[in-house]
Amino acid sequence: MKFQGSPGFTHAQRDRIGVLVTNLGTPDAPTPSALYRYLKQFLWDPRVVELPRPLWWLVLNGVILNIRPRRSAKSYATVFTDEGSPLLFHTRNQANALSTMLQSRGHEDLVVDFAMRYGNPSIPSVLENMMQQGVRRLLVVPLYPQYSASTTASTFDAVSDDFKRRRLLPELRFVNHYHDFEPFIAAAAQRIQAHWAEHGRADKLMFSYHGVPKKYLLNGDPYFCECHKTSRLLAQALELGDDEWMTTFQSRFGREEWLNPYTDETLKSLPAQGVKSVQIFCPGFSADCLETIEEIGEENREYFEQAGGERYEYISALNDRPEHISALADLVQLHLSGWQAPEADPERQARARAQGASE
Ligand SMILES: C=CC1=C(C)c2cc3[nH]c(cc4nc(cc5[nH]c(cc1n2)c(C)c5CCC(=O)O)C(CCC(=O)O)=C4C)c(C)c3C=C
Ligand SMILES: [Fe+2]
Ligand SMILES: [Fe+2]
Repeated sequence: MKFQGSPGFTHAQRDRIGVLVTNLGTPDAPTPSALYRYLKQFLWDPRVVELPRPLWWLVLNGVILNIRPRRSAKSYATVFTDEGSPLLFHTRNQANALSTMLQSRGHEDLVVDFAMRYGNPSIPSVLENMMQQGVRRLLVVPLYPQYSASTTASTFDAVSDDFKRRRLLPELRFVNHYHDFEPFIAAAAQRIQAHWAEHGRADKLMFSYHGVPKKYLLNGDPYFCECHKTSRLLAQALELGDDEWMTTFQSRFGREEWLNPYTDETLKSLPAQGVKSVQIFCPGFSADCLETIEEIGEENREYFEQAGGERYEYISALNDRPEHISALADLVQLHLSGWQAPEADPERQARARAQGASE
C-alpha cells in the first residue's frame, strides 16, 4: 500500500483549523441518470441498508435501480430551482454564513467548507482541498441533530475511508449529535414562534422526523430516543400541553416496519379525531430538501385534506436563518475549545516567523 503524501507540504506553512460541515447529499440533476448514480451510491452504503449484501445487491440492481431513478427524478424536478437542489444550496449558504459568523466572533483563520456524504461536493474532494490549505486540526459537523448509524456513523466512515489512504492525518474531532443542545432547541422554538406570529396556531403541532427501520432501534441505535428528546425539549420551550403536539416518522422505504407512528397515516387519521388544522415542523432536517418540500409540503398535505382536514401548514426548516447559524457557531466553538487558533499563540507565531525567515 502506498499512502498518498502531501505534495505541497512545507514546514513554513502554518497549521490551520478546519470546520467541515456535511449533509446527506443530493443528485446532480433531476434526471434518471443522475438519480441512478446518486441512489446507487446511497443505497449501497451498508450503514443505510443493513441487509445481507448478496441479497441486497440483487434487489438493488435487479429491481430498485430499474424503477426508482425515473420516479424520483420526477419528484426532484418539482423541487430543483435555478440554484440547483435545495439541500445543496441551503448547505452551501449555511457554510458561508457560518464562516462569516465565526470570523465575526474572532476565529479569523478558520477554513470552513461543506461536503456531501453522497454525490457532490464529495467528502474526499473537500478534505483534499482543506489539507492543501494547511488544515491540521479538523472538526467535522454532520448537520444531523439526532445521531443515527445510517447518517452520522456513515459520515464518519466516509471521513475515515479517506484518511485510510493518507500519509499525513489531521487531528480529528467529530460532532456526534446536537439534538438537545440548548441554542439549537432555542433556534427551532424561535422558528415555530415566528410562524405562529404570522399565521396563528393550529389544533396540533406535529414534529416529523425521517424514519429508519424499526430493527435499527431494537439493535441499539439511539436515533428514536434522540428524536423524542428533541420534541420534548421543543414542547417545553414552547410551553405546549401534552395534547397540543406529537412526534411522527416520515419517508418510509420498502416493506419492513419503520419507526412509527408514520406521518402519512397519522395525517390521514387526525381529521376523524377532530383535529382539523395542523402545523408540521421537521426538527431532524437542518435544511429543506425533497423530503420536506415535496413529501411534507405537498404529498402529506393532500392526505390530510382528502381525509377532511381544513388547514395544513408546513413550517420550513432552519436553513440559513441567523438563529440557526448562531446555534451552529455556538456548537462549533464548543467543540473547538482547547484548539487554540495558531494566531492567538504568540510563541508559535514567533517560531513560524523565525522558520519562515530561515528558509
Ligand atoms: C433506504 C433507507 C433509507 C434510510 C435508512 C434513510 C435514513 C435517513 N435519511 C435521512 C435524510 C434524508 N434522506 C433523503 C432522501 C432519501 N432517503 C432515502 C432512503 C433512506 N433514508 C432515499 C431513497 C432518498 C432519496 C429520495 C427518494 O428517492 O425517495 C433526504 C433528501 C435528499 C435530497 O436530495 O433532497 C434527506 C435529507 C435521515 C436524517 C435519515 C436517518 C435518520
Ligand atoms: Fe433518507
Ligand atoms: Fe420521500
